[in-house]
Amino acid sequence: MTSTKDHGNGTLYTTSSLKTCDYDVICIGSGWASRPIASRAVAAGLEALIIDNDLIGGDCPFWACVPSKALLRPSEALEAAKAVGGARERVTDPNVDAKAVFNRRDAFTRGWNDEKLLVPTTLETGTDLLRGTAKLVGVKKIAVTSKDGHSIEITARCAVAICTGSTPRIPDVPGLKAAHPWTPKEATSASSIPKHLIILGTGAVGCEMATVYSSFGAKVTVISSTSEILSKLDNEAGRLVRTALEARGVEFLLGSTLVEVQRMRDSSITVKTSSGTQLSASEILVATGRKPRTDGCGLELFDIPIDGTPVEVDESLRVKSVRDKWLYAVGDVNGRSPLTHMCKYQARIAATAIIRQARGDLTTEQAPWNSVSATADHLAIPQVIFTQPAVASVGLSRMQAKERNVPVRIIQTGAVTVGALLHGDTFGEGWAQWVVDAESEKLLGMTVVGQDATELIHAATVAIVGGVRLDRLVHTVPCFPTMSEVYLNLIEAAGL
Ligand SMILES: Cc1cc2nc3c(=O)[nH]c(=O)nc-3n(C[C@H](O)[C@H](O)[C@H](O)COP(=O)(O)OP(=O)(O)OC[C@H]3O[C@@H](n4cnc5c(N)ncnc54)[C@H](O)[C@@H]3O)c2cc1C
Ligand SMILES: NC(=O)c1ccc[n+]([C@@H]2O[C@H](COP(=O)([O-])OP(=O)(O)OC[C@H]3O[C@@H](n4cnc5c(N)ncnc54)[C@H](O)[C@@H]3O)[C@@H](O)[C@H]2O)c1
Repeated sequence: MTSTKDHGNGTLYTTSSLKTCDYDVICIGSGWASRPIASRAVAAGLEALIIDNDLIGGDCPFWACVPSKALLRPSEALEAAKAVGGARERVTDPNVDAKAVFNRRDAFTRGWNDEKLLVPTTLETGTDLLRGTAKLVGVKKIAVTSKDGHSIEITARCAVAICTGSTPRIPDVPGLKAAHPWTPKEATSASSIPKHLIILGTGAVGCEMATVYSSFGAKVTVISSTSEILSKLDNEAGRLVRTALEARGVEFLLGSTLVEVQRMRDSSITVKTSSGTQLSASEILVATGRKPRTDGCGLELFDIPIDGTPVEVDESLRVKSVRDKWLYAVGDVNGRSPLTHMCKYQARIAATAIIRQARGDLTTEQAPWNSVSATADHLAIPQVIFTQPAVASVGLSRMQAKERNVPVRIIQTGAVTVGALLHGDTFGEGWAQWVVDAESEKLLGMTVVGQDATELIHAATVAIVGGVRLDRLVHTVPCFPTMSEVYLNLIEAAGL
């Protein structure tokens, strides 16, 4: 059991060492949806407690963004060197050094020890931490049970925030659960390489992990029920990433579903697909999305479904069906925009609403783009898929415009010509697209594939949130020679 320790102003407690049973704000879950709520509340003079029954920090630093990006970066650096004459000649091995890559990942996750970084930095904000499983047992009342079964009850004076995240969705395929497949947790924390990895699902996790494991030299086969990968994005983005993954040896079975899975005695995996293909591999990773973690925290007491459907919230992230506005649901659990940066954004909005409420200032109405409304959740969610090439998108896609009957003008361009000068010896494949409101000519969305897409997207996010029109964008001049010239190419493609 963790002993009580003081770090900075906050204290790490166990259920038996907790001294006070009242806090202004209590967050259940310690991920990115939660910590900024607590730290902002404390900065505003409130007392805040975060409860978690696993590592303090949630998924991002231990099982998701951080380890996956730590695993991806070495291969990106190696590919960048291979693309440039003068550096290429010094690259002697086509694959990354797996042991060194795993060591790098382990350094970022601090060996999955939260007391090395996440606990101290959270306590430094003045937030108290409590290890245990939390369950709502009444209005603003929470029972917390530690691993040894010891239980206490605590009360929130102002607000409770449910920040319990999400869990992997495992499809109901005969034999799949019994085969104990890898989930993203195993894929991001493994320290050995399956000779042949089957990946089910071609969303962000499937494509990033295909990139990682192919960079180790593993055979990777990806199965997807969709006709193109990254199906939430524009088809062209999926095509470009798939072509690049195929060039490094990844095989795709598109338009296929799994019909049967079996873990064999020698621990290998055998799968059958709807198209009749039978494959044998060393491991299978299920990357078919996530569902909000709504069970186990007492939501049923307030008639909130606990079957994994997202908790319905208003624009300030308050649970719609609960009276008196004391219960919030922030981050993956509300399903609005399940990404770390959007968790941080929602936490900021929720914290502002909670602090105002605690001060008795209920005057601020929710309105688009004001400080208590998470408007970006609807109009400007940015995302980067860290494949090679990377894909970045923000706002409305061409598909969403069609679904929502929004009249738009689509502007597209190919690879940026300065890309070769800056990053490689040949024009790599690249592509960018603007989705522009056909009437107002305001920028509504952008997707970009290629070198530096990760950094290029934020300019579009600013333009969308700022309601910038094409006739003003024409005056935004990118420096030469920089990859930002993709914006110049789009201006020219728009005929401006
Ligand atoms: C492989 C992978 C890679 C990803 N990469 C990226 C990326 O590059 N960029 C990006 O923006 N997003 C990425 N994501 C998504 C991102 O990880 C999530 O959106 C984010 O971590 C969700 O944060 P959260 O605070 O909502 O929940 P979490 O971080 O999951 O935290 C929830 C916490 O609640 C705790 N908890 C649950 N129930 C209870 C209870 N009853 N009592 C006490 N504690 C409880 C859990 O132990 C957990 O620690 C990735 C996801 C995966 C799977
Ligand atoms: N770089 C990033 O931002 C990043 C990286 C990894 C994960 N994430 C986030 O983590 C979450 C989980 O990622 P994910 O890739 O698991 O989910 P996802 O929703 O992005 O993709 C899931 C994919 O699985 C497919 N699928 C669903 N059921 C299937 C079935 N039975 N058979 C075959 N395919 C099936 C879907 O068509 C989809 O393509 C997402 O919210 C994602 O945005 C983000």
